[in-house]
Amino acid sequence: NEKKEKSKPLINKEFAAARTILDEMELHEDSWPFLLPVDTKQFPTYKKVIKKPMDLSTIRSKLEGGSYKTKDDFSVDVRLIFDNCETFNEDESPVGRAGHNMRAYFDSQWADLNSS
Ligand SMILES: Cc1ncccc1N[C@@H](C)c1cnc2ccsc2c1
Repeated sequence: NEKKEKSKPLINKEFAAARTILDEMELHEDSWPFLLPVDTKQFPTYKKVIKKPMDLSTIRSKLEGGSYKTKDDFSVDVRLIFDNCETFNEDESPVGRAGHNMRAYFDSQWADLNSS
């Protein structure tokens, strides 16, 4: 029986589009809370509260490593970042506001990509 492929890279056009959106998000001034995995030594309750941590550097590694089968798999991980942020941070906190701003930014870039 055929060996189940662990990851099958998404097709070139979709890959390039996802990579461009990721590039732009990393450059956004409000991306600073999301660039690297949350340090659980600095935030000891984080690991208990957030079941599926995600950040932009992890998404970068998965994208470049061919872990996303479709562009939608990519978007699921991006949205996970912002859902985790809302779970852990007050809306009216610096990180909470950054999360809302970054989600709005992603949603608009994603809509453009899917309308083109
Ligand atoms: C996205 C997120 N959610 C919950 C907790 C942390 C974070 N981000 C880290 C980088 C972070 C966010 N804010 C600060 C403020 C001082 S160190 C530091 C580190």
